[in-house]
Amino acid sequence: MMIYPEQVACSFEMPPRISPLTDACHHVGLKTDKTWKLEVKYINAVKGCGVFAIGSFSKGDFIVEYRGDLISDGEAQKRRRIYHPACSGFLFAFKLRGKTWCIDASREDGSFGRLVNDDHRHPNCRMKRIDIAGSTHLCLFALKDIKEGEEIAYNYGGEDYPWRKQMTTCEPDTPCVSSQSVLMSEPQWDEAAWLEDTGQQVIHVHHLIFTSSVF
Ligand SMILES: C[S@@+](CC[C@H](N)C(=O)[O-])C[C@H]1O[C@@H](n2cnc3c(N)ncnc32)[C@H](O)[C@@H]1O
Repeated sequence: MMIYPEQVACSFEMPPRISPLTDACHHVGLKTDKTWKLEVKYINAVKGCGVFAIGSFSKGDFIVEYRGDLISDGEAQKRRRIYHPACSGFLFAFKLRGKTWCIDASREDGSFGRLVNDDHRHPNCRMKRIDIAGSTHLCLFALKDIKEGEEIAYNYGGEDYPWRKQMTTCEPDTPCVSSQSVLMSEPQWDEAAWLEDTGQQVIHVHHLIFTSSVF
């Protein structure tokens, strides 16, 4: 078969950038993470593990789903009473049409989203709610370009997380000196504040037909 030079050149063309929402729906649907672009690493005794970029991301990119069970506030409170405090840290509460809901990601299912840490000062991601054919999912999207090696982090919201008040001298993979012990509390996501912040954070996808863009 004859291969013409222009055909060869064509095969090296960059594919068009997939829309972040299409990308998110793809991973939500298949329950997959971007294992070729993200890795989980142990950081230190205070933070535990975190998720790091092993490839670069562009502003707006879908990063990872905060995968877990969607439960009512009542069920979340029940679980909070019986869970070990370390597990309560995986209950992510959010408001939806005036009602509180929760994604419970306490089950160690190997997914990456549950291991993303808080950074309220310089987050590189933000959480958005995506409704796909009537089911609600929480996904992280890049707030800025993210370089290889950077820790993925978002603002958990709220103000009183113990680690934010701590004076620590922690460096990755070094022993850590902490001024107080870590208490666990669940992240809160305030829908109203979020809407104020971005003007567009809730994305409805009906039967996988996308009705709005992410940014
Ligand atoms: C959703 S989990 C994140 C994954 C967690 N680092 C782990 O290894 O399991 C939330 C918990 O991580 C810890 N965490 C999150 N962000 C932190 C931060 N900036 N500094 C210290 N600990 C943090 C807190 O213990 C919190 O309850």
